Parts: sequence; C-alpha cells; structure tokens
Amino acid sequence: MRSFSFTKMHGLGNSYIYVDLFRETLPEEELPAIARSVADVHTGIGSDGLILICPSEKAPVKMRIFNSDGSEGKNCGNGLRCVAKYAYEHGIVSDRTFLIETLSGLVEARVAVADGEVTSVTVDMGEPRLERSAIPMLGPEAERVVAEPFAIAGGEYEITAVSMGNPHVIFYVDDIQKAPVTTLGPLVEKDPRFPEGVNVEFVEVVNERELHFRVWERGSGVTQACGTGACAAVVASVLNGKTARGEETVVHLAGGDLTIVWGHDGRVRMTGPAETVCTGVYYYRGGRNG
Ligand SMILES: N[C@H](CCC[C@H](N)C(=O)O)C(=O)O
Repeated sequence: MRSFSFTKMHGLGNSYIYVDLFRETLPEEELPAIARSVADVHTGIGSDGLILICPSEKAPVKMRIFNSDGSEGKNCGNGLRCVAKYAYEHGIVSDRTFLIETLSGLVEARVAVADGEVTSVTVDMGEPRLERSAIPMLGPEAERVVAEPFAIAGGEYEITAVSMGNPHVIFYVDDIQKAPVTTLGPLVEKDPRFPEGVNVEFVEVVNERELHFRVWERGSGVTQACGTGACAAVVASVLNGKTARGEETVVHLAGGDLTIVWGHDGRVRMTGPAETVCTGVYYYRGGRNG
C-alpha cells in the first residue's frame, strides 16, 4: 500500500485532488490509475480528477491535470486558479503575480489576497487557437470553425470550435436548462471529427455581457464548471457577434460565475474564486481504487 498527502480544492465546484510534488513523489506510470482512484466517490475521495503541483524549469510551478477517466488534459482554468492559490499560500511563490507552466504553455496568474488568504485569482490564459489543425478537428487545416453545420445522431446543429490549449466545441441553445448535456455531450466528446476528443459546451446568451453555460467535459463528463470552456465560450460568442471583444463577460456556470474578457491584445483573461476543501492522507491500494 502507498500513501500520499493531498489537498482537495475546487473552482466553482470543479474539484480536483491536488498532490504537491515539491513534497511527494508519485510513479509516472501509475498517474492515470491514481487519478481514477482518487476521483472515485465510492472507493476514493471523489473529484473530477487529479492535479499535480510540480517543480518546473520554466516557471515557479507547473500544473499537470488528469481527468477522472485517467486521461491527461493540457490545460485547466479552474485548476490554474487553485494551483495559484496553493502556491501562494504554501510559500512556493512570494509574489502575487507569477507564471505557471502547463502542457499548453506558460500562463500568468495574479492572486488577490485578504488576511494572507487568496480570495480570487485572475489568469491570463493567452490567445485562443482557432484553426482546425490547432483544435484539433478534421478538415482544412487553416480553416476556422464558426457557426459551422454539424450533423450528429440524426440532428443538425451549428458549432464553433476553440482551443484554449485544450479542445472545446460550443453549441448555442435557447434554454440552458434544456441543453442536451448528457445526451449530446458524450456523443460529441468521442466524435471522430475530433481526433483528440473534445470538451462540449452549451451556451445560452442572456445579453451581450452575460452567458449561461453548461459542460460535458472530455474525460470527466458533467462538471459544475470548466474554466477553459468558459473562456472558449466567450471567444466563440465574440466570433459569432453575440458579445463584444474587449468587454468583460459574466459566464454563469452551474457552480457559480466567472468574469472573462477576450482583450483587444488577443489574450483571454479569466477571474474567479478558488477554494480549499480539505487536506489528508490517501491510502492508494492500486486495486479497484487504482
Ligand atoms: N477536461 C479537460 C481538462 C479540464 C478542464 C476544466 N476542468 C477547466 O477548468 O478548464 C480536457 O480534457 O481538456
């Protein structure tokens, strides 16, 4: 049996089990199984996956994220805010603005602090990638996917595809409460037109400054919030003329609100909360919980 210390944290209810690799060591080949294990609500801790807080040669800290199915993601907006909070509160960083390395590049985080505690975090998520080859999505490599017809499961839809370092496809709906999250979500997630899979977002436009948002995440299914997905939804809404470039948009997710702007400089900035739930020791047996 192997044990390791963990911290459970969440961003708007999108929770992960965080392991500080400045202090712990986990075997690389077992990371997918450990992610599945800790995420299991019955035999593990219960979360949307595992996030590793790692040393980095390019930044003070590096984030790696594993979905609850064990697949490794390349970016995680809610995770970045929690990593920033953890890094500041545990003295990994002393500045309030610092870089975090991810598998999709470096991002800059800025923490807001009250009485020594991080209360909210702003992350500069960088520029969205819009070409099919960058999503990735099959089809002409340099082409963008904006309001494109998309037939699946006998239905005709329009999609917009955006990468925030990880792939997202956005469907606009008239009523977010009736969005086909659990029916269409898993079908689109695994559709072969997205060779690396895709996170599936449903958006209801409230007005030019507000969106309602639900998500079926690649590798985790329905989550309470998806930070990169909310950023992708704002980018898609500007591309579709529903919201304005350079203006703050409030995205209402199931777990709460994010404020996001796709700036005139081309960069997407996201501001939102990050919470610590608990800390503990996990006894990983490698069996069913592995
Ligand atoms: N499921 C995503 C990773 C987690 C993203 C999400 N939880 C966020 O806050 O951005 C993927 O496989 O690309």
